[in-house]
Amino acid sequence: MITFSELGLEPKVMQSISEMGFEEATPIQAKSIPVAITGRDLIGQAQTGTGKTAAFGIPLINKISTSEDKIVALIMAPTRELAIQVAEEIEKLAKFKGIRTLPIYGGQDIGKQIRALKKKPQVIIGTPGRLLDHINRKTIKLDSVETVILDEADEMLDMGFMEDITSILSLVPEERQTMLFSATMPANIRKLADQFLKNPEHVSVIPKQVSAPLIAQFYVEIHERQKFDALSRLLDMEAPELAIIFGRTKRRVDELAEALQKRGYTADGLHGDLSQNQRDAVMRKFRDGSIDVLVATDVAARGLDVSGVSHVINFDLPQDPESYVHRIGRTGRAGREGTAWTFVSPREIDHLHFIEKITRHKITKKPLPSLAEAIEGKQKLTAEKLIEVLNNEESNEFKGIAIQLLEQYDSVNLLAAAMKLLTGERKDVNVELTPEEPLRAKKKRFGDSKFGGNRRFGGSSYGSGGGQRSSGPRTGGRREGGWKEGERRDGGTGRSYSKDSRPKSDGPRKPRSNFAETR
Ligand SMILES: Nc1ncnc2c1ncn2[C@@H]1O[C@H](COP(=O)(O)OP(=O)(O)OP(=O)(O)O)[C@@H](O)[C@H]1O
Ligand SMILES: [Mg+2]
Repeated sequence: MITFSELGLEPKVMQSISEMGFEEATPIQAKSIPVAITGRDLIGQAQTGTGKTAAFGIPLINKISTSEDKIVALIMAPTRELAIQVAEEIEKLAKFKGIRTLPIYGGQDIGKQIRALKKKPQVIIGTPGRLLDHINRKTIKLDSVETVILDEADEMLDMGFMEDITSILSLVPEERQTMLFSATMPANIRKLADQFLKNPEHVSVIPKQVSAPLIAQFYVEIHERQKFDALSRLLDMEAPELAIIFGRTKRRVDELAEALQKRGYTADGLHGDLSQNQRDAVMRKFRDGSIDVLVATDVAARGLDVSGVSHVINFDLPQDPESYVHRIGRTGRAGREGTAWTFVSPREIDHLHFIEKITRHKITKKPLPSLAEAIEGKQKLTAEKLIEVLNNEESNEFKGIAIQLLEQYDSVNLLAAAMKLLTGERKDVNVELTPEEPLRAKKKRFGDSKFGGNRRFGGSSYGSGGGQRSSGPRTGGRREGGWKEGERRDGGTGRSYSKDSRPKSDGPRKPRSNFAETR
């Protein structure tokens, strides 16, 4: 265990860290902060939810001098929501030093951004497209930038941002520190690293196979037309604190969100066709708990950190293993437990096995949730709510009437009636979704020993057996020792397979018009 005080950080940065409630450094932080402080280029890889943002944010804020009035650091992220979130975390880290940060992303009024840029922020956190827009308008100048960080670099490549990133980086002085972070490192990342990083240190944290997995992973084999009813049952059975449901297309997300609302769930959809105001509103509602189900495309798969997400449900199987890993990584964060369910149509089973193979993690098969289980789940939830009210002594004003009722009626019948009222009826609205074509894996790639299973997950095991987590409370607190996983510094061996060895279904995502997203 490494405390932040051992890392030689400035007192004002330490003050931020302690205000954020971080006590010990996570493994990726303990490994990368000392390297980053030396000014070396760095490639950082560690599992989802293990604090990579602060792993680059802390050394960054530590090194910036408060007297600067130029942009000295640039952070790029693939989606707007992620840029906003990273900016918030960097701002917290910068609070006591008084360093100015500014998020810059598409969909937001450019005039407003230009006005904010006049206040001379030192750190810009943005999405590549809008950054380039400002650079072309000369409202952002990069000639004083000393540090560049690419968060989720592999996703930015997959989204076709290579050209934009190249143009942006060509305007940043050669003499700089460049860092690149992600939970997954597919082969194409090497091209980026070779082009933009100088003799980088690879820092990766790979969990030991024996470590208890924080995300229990299940799948249900199911026909397309049964999926929605199964989803309702699953939500009732599992009673998530907050859930994210991933759908394959924007249409799917819209239809699902609407169908869930019709059945009485507080759900809303997030995808790239919504206006920025709508996107912001949905995220705000999800973060403050006014909706408890977020239905999203892969736009929400990367980096988003919303505490309380106890469940991820892949309503549609994700396109590739990376997407699977990032999607399910929206739960089980910061030492908490989480549960991931994936719906797989019979024709997609091969694709699922491919994901298992690449992630080296067995996904446990479960039967379709039954109506009885759904009812039981709802009843349990009602009982929990009831007991909470009881424990908090929030029901004193009902005691008089309770005594009167108990004089006339049987106590069990009375309580059962109250629970029925409290549980409410699920509106059994019939729902028709537009069917989606199943995904199919390229069989001929299977069993390709060259592929090496999970190189892109760091060359070692990415996790172990689902469903073995301890039976703690449903959403769990921070689990003791949650960060203390096996660690390994990778000498760079983990990324040496050729692009050809990637399966077809896993190729660059840009041409898939169905998936085109304005991130
Ligand atoms: N040292 C720490 N102690 C406790 N909590 C921490 C620590 N570092 C980060 N966290 C918290 O852990 C959560 C996950 O961090 P973060 O979003 O940086 O993960 P990540 O590794 O970038 O995940 P992803 O791969 O999904 O982007 C955040 O809520 C963050 O505030
Ligand atoms: Mg992250």
